Amino acid sequence: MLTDPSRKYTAFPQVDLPDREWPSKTITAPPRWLSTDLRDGNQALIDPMDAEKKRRFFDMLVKIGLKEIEVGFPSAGATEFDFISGLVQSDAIPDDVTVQVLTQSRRDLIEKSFESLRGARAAIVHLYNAVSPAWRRIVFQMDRQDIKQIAVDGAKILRDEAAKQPDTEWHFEYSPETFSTAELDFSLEVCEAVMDVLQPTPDRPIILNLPATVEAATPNIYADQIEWFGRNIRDRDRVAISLHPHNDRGTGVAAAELGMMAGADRVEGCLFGNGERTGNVCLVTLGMNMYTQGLSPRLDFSDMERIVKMAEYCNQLPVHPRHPYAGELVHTAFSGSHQDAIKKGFAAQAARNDEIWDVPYLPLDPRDIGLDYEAVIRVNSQSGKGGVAWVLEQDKGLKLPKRLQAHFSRAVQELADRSSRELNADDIWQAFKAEYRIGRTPKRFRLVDYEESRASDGTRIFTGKILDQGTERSISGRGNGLISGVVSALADSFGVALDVVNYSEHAMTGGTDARAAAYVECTDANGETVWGVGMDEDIATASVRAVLSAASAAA
Ligand SMILES: CC(=O)SCCNC(=O)CCNC(=O)[C@H](O)C(C)(C)COP(=O)(O)OP(=O)(O)OC[C@H]1O[C@@H](n2cnc3c(N)ncnc32)[C@H](O)[C@@H]1OP(=O)(O)O
Ligand SMILES: CC(C)C(=O)C(=O)O
Repeated sequence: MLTDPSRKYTAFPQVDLPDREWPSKTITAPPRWLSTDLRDGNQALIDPMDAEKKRRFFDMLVKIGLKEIEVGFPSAGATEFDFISGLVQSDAIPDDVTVQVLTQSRRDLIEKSFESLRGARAAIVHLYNAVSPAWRRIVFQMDRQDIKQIAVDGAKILRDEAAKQPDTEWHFEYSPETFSTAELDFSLEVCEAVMDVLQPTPDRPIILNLPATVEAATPNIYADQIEWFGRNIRDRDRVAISLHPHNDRGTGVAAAELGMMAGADRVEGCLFGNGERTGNVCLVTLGMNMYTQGLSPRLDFSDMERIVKMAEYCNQLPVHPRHPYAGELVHTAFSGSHQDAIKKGFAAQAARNDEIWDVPYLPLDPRDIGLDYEAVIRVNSQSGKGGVAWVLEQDKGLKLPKRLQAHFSRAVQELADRSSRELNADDIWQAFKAEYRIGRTPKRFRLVDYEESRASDGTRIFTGKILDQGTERSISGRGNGLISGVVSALADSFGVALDVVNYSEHAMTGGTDARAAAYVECTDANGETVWGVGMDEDIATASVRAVLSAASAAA
């Protein structure tokens, strides 16, 4: 790279708009959305979609709720033409959906485009030509007047072709391609010349689509350009201003949002930001950004996983795991402090028991887009106790006391460091069972049977049978409760000294055959902390098991 890039690249000039209003505006309604997945998205693919893929994509867009869909570039070839005319002929377009096609400003291409739409109830024909200085100079070698003439000539053909098919409700869109790098007054002049030909009305406005064909500046400059255009275009009530941001600087979404604040009525983009080079603006991100501000985008992404899979299949391109809202990893925390905050957020949510979403680090409730909470927390060597506890709670219904969480997380940390990989829910469960001697046959103190009764002085008497290294033994003890009874029986029969420091229990709601879990924190004869965990059908048996589990560790 150059040490002084200013010799090669020039900063984009500001727009002279000192009284700009867009910075104080907010987005209060969704725009008219247009998906150009089947056109701008498709033309950028390594393998453009065949008819089967295009049809699947089209049906998905309809299901999501897109009402305007650019279905292709009919004059590009037989695949495009046949798909578009097939769609029209087969009545596959719902009454509330309007298809759009793109054409260069050349007679034969425009005629072909109209031909592909023969029989359509309604359609938008989209005409474009590039207007900015570099394209005028390099691509067309024409001056301003000639470039305007290309647009005007194309508009006339549009008008005349539409008149030949009066049964279709025709709408027109004109794009001064490369708008964002063109002189504003020239784009305006060309657009108004096109309006002179097409004579839009308030009932049937023309769509003037203002593309950032190549994103070349910070998004505030695009917003200035849009506000300037909206203020200066004549007959504003006969115009729908449309945005078409690309993402070369990585700010396509910001540009679209600021452009909407600047007065645009409509946005063109693709799902997951597919499209030329770095892509078109992502409709999923834009829609979900509105949604998480409490504004319905009128697009339905409730089944995000299916939408991702279908887009990946049709585009033959992966959706990035970190893609906003949709990526595989974006609702997941691996790191301890994030996991801790999320876990607390869910607990606070449950305690409040209202509908407000307020969970740290999670801007969206994953359930709203059809995901469950399983993947919200995943465990690796960066994780902490909260994350491990969350996985056990979600997967097995265990609610570990906080001090046990800390105890167990050390074991998990060691395992994660040793294995150098993510630990799944089963890895964690196996580690938990091993650490607290659950389910496997311990050499000592496996419970076979027990009974509890009360002595005349009110103390409780515990009698039971346990397996001790394969031999069945009867034990009994007295205490104020079941746990002290078991501890005293163990002390009397085996001399296992345990001091119970903390005990807790809860009913389980999922994951295992057990219906109750008990946790006991003890100190042994050496003053070391030992934990016991018991799980069983009823809480009393679970507590006995918890004490025996601790005794097994202490013996
Ligand atoms: C920003 C965008 O995304 S615009 C959409 C781009 N999409 C596509 O190009 C996909 C479909 N395209 C195609 O199938 C073909 O390019 C076609 C059928 C449109 C045209 O094919 P060809 O006739 O072979 O021309 P080619 O692809 O080389 O295009 C370049 C020619 O079009 C001219 N041209 C470019 N844009 C326009 C326009 N909007 N109006 C009129 N002429 C134009 C160029 O000046 C050039 O002309 P020249 O050959 O006289 O120098
Ligand atoms: C044809 C126009 C709208 C286009 O795709 C672009 O400028 O990116």
